[in-house]
Formats: sequence, C-alpha cells, structure tokens
Amino acid sequence: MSGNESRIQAIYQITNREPMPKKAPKRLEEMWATDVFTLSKMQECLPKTVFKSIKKTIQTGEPLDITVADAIALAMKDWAISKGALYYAHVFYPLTNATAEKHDGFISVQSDGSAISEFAGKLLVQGEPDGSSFPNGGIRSTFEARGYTAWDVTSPAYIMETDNGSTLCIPTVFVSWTGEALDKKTPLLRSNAAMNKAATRVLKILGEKDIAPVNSSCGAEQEYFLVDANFANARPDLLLAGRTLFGKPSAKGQQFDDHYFGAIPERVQVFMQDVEERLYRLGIPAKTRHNEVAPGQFEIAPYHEAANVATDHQQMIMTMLRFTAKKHGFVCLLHEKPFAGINGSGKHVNWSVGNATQGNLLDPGDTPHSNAQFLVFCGAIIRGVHTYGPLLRSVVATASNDHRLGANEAPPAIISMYLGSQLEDVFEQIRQGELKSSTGKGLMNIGVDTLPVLPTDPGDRNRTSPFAFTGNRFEFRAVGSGQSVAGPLVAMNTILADSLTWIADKLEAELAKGVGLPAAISTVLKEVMELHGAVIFNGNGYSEEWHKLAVERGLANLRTTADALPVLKESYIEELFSKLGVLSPVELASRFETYAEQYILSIEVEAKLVVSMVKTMIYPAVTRYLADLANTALSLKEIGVDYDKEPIDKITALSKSMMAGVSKLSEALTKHDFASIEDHMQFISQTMRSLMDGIRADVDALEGEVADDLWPLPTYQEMLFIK
Ligand SMILES: NC(=O)CC[C@H](N)C(=O)O
Repeated sequence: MSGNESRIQAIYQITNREPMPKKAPKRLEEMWATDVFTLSKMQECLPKTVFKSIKKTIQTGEPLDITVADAIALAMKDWAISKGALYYAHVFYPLTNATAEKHDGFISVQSDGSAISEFAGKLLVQGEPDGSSFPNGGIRSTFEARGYTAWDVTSPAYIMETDNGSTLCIPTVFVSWTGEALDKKTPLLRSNAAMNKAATRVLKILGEKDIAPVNSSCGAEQEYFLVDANFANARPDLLLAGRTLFGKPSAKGQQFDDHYFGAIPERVQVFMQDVEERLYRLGIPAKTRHNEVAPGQFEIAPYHEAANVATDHQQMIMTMLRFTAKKHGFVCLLHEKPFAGINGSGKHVNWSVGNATQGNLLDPGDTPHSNAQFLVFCGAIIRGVHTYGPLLRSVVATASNDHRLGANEAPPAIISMYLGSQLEDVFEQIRQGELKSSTGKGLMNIGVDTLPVLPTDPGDRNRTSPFAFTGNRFEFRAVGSGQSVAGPLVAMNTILADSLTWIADKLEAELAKGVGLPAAISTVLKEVMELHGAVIFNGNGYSEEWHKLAVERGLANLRTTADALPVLKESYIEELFSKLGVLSPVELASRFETYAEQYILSIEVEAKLVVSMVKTMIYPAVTRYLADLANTALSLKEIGVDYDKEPIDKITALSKSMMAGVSKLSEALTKHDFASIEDHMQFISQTMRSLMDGIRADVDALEGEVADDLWPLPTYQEMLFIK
C-alpha cells in the first residue's frame, strides 16, 4: 500500500462494518456479582464455623485462621469448576500499573497416571509465580528470584471469562522472599492500617467509645478515548506509545462543546453496555457513563467502594475496557494525552474515610462547625496536603501525565486544596480564633418558580484544583487515566495517618493542661491553619496569577516527572513512610528507581518511534510530493507559464528542519553516560522532549502542505470523527 491507501481502506472498513449484534439488556439483579465468590456464596457452601472465621477476617482485617484454608479452597474450586474454570490465577499488581496473572491448573496427577482436580488450601493462600522479570528497583537480583503471592482475603475471588474459557482469579499481594513489597497492593493495605490506627486514636480522644475499623474508600472516574482499530493499526505511535506523536489539529475540535454530555454514538453505546454487563457480573458497581469533552472521549465511573476493593476493580475496569473495545473493533486509549490540542484523560479519585459506627468522617453534617469530628479530619488533610504536596505530585508523575497536568484542561502541577466558600470561611474564622457562625447549608434559588428550591452543596465544584472538597469527600483530580489508583491512595492514607497522629499528640497535650475538648480542638485547628492554611486556594488554578501567588506562598511547582520523582528520595518522605510502616526505605528507594526507569524508557520508545516514522513514512511522502511539484514546475516552465515555487521552498525548508531534528534526536538516543538517574531524567525531559516537540511542529506543518492522497497516517479528523 502506498500513500493514503491504508487510510482509504480503513474508512471503507469502518463504513461497511457489520454492526455488533444488539443484546437485549438483562436485569441488573440477574447479572449482579454472578462471577464473584461473594460472602453469601461462601455462606451457602461452607461449614458454619469456617464461614464465621472467614467473615471475621474479611470484616475486621484480623489474620486468617490457616486451618480453614483447605475447606475454603475446596468450596472455591467447586464453584469455579461449575462456572467452567479449569485454571486458577493469583492476580497481582506489579509496579508497572498493569495487572499480572499466572495460571495454574486444578490438577493433581495420581501415582496410577490418572488425574483429579485439586486445589489445596496452601495453594489458595500462597503462590510462587517467580515473576523475576518485573521491575523491582533493585530489591531482587535474579539469582534470588523468589517472589511470593499471598491471598488478600479482603478482596473477593472472581471468574474472568474470555472467549477461550474461564479462570478463577484470586487477588493477592506480591512480595519478595525477604518480605519486601514488590507490588502496589501491599503498601495500600499497610497505609489503610496506619490510617485506621491514627483515626481510631483521634476518635477516642474526641470521646467516641464504640469505634469500628476505619477504612478508606475510593470512587475513580475513568476517562478514555475510543479509536477505530483500522486507524489505530495504521499508526505505529498509537500501537506502541498509546498516543499520537504527530497530527495536525483538525479544523473542528472541541470548540463547540458539542461532544461533552452529547448523545452517545450508537456503536459506542453498544460497547459500553457490553462493558457494563461484564462489570456487573464481576460485582463492579458501574454507575455513570457519558461523552467527555474531547471528540472520541468518554467516561465510566463506578460507585465508591472500600479503597482496596475499588483499586482491584479499577484494574479490572481498565482490562475490560481494552478487551471489550477490541471485540467491538475499537482500540481503547487510556493514555493521558493521546491527541495534542484537545483534552486529555484523567482518573479523578474520589477519596474518603469512614467506618460502620461513625459513618463518613468527611461528611460535615448539617452545620459544619457543629461537627468537630469533621473539622478535625478536614484539618488533618489540610496539614497533610500542605506538608506533603510534593509527594502528591510525585505519585501522579509519569511521562504521559506530564502532557496533561498544567495544560489548562486538568489541574496544574502545583498541589493546592479547594474547600469551597463555606468551608473556607469556617477555617478562616478558626484561624482568627473566633468560630461563631457558618453560612450553613444555604438554599439556592434557581429563579424558576416551578422548580423546588435546592439545598446548596457546601462544596461547589472547582475543576481547576488538583485536590477539591466535594461535599463529603476529596477529589484528587491530578491522577492520570492510565495509572493504578493504588499509589495516590497510599499517599493520601499515609499523609492522613501522619497528620491525625500529629493532631492526636497536640490534642492530648492541650487536654493535659486541663482545657476542655472544644477549646483544645480550636487551639489545634488554629495552629493547623496558621502553619498550613497557605495550601487552600479557591480561585482559578489555571491562571497566571495563581502560578505567581503559589510561589509567594512557598508551594512547589514540579512541572515534570523529572522534577517530581526525586521527591521520593527526600529524607522527610522516607521518614513518613517508614515510621508509619507503609514502605521501608529500601521499598521506597525501589519505587523511585522503577518509576524513574519507566519514565526514561517510555520517552525513549517515543523518540525511537519519531525517528523511524519520520524516516520511513513522513519523509518518503514529502519527497514524493516535492517530486510532483518539481515536475509540474518544470513542465509549466517549458510551456512558458510563470510558476510560483514558494510551496516548494516552504516544504523543502520544513523537511530540512525535520530531518536535522531527527539527526539530533538519533544522536541524543545514543547518549548513556549520565552521572545519575536524576541527570538522565532531566536530559530526557529537557533535551529529548524538546527535540521531539520541534520535529512534531515540522511534521504537523508538513501535513498541512503535502497532498492528502500521499499522507500516510490517519489524520486527527479521521480518528476523532469517524466511528
Ligand atoms: N470535564 C472534566 O472533568 C474534564 C477533565 C479532564 N479531561 C482531565 O484530564 O482531568
């Protein structure tokens, strides 16, 4: 195929594709959690004492009584076989953001050569997948390659069905043989335990007697793009890097806001329903779906769940989106910025903490200032976000998210906190030591008599803030669409644990002076505001003024991953994680190493793609067109027509500049002698990225000059608008 033939073929295929057969929607109750080994299924098939024991472990987090493991394994195996599974997999979450699984058969070969299906308790509880090739940041060397998986009882087992059969999936942690966490789940469980301990201590000081375990919760809004597979397959950059490295903006983009919340294209809706059906069967509470801001962009958001379960479910949502998209002839792009010039994709993480006895601890109640508990927890978060803002920036630092943060569509890289006017007012009064009134849950008259008067939400929305209070939870908006939510949740739980401990110490010191609880709370919260109030910002986070003001307030602006990741090496961060038992210094160092390496590798892949795509696709198209123009010019000259060769000059100049850029980039790719990994990241971030941007500018300008029938890559217009 030459020129734009692959594009024409793709358009032909899309236009003539058979629509996916529509399925009659099933009732939710019929589908709900049918593929999950739920508590109620365990109750049905386990002996009473065994069920009681496992239920206690799930609900209180107490260690599993290992003597019941055989009975549970047997019941789980029988259930899985009844669902068509012959294999089971310990599923775990390495530091790559992906989900890993190693399948083992339910098989035991007997001495007489026959085989029976078997699944012993010890196989359920522990596995040894090896997995020595996963990034581990120096924790494991290959000669000590043992890595163990251990069953996370708090996240239910489930059946993953593909066209080729079903597998029983068991969520697990993944640790080295020396016990170090090699995954994202272990620190999440530890951070939750640390937060529970600190929260329980504070609740006791506040006078609570009956305190159930405090758990964090998460509801993550997943944005994504869908591109027809015929186009995606013709773009090496989409296939290997998940984003377009070139592409002239289409004349129509998102300027009319006509895609946002518009009618969902029929083909996309059929896809969404297919995803949702699978999610419901897996007990994942998908709740919202809609068109997002950019053409071709969509969102799915589930209800909030316990953070650990929500994190596993989030991984399953990403898997289902990719997998189901393929069946529907789409490619689902989870990259944070697949297309330049239009919105990218985030994964806004709604986070809260609460328990069965005190409820949601971030719910202000009827009048916020009457709710001391809420104010104390909110105060702890203000201190946490201010003290550890750079950490929150570093846990969303990836090569791909750098394109999105600060691009006036997603929060800036400066970590500040939005409280809404009512709460800001309350905390301002606290700072001044005179908390008297709160504007209360006011009523909002919307000026249409036939509609009821609506109560205002004390937390209005602010899309420009990275960390926004939204009425009864915080929304961490800086998280990227392709990321695991585990890292951000670990950071939030850990900084809250640290701040609650700080507050508990202060409150106890005040109470020891003989002052009453309300006075002690006021004093401590006043101190929080004096020391940390600078992090609160309710204005426009995109504005120039905020960038200046943030500097005056001493808030960090870590623009790139190369700037943000080294935060993980700072001693105050090391101390935070080790004193709360979330990550040892070795584990933390391994995360820095791994993420730094991933940053370097992903930009190097892109740089290699830029070089090869320019040399083998763009440059040939440009020279063919130049040859056409030159021949035309010569022919016209022969017959005496005065030919304006300005287009030839322009294209030649752009092509020269493009190829000069490619030479420099190829040269940059050979450089490996860096004093440190930090230096290497800075080189990638500054030199390599700007060379790539320069080449892109030339290529995109050429796309506007070269004849369309010679252009080899599907265009933005085609990919975003043809479905
Ligand atoms: N409407 C929205 O919330 C847009 C969010 C934006 N896509 C982001 O990257 O965060």
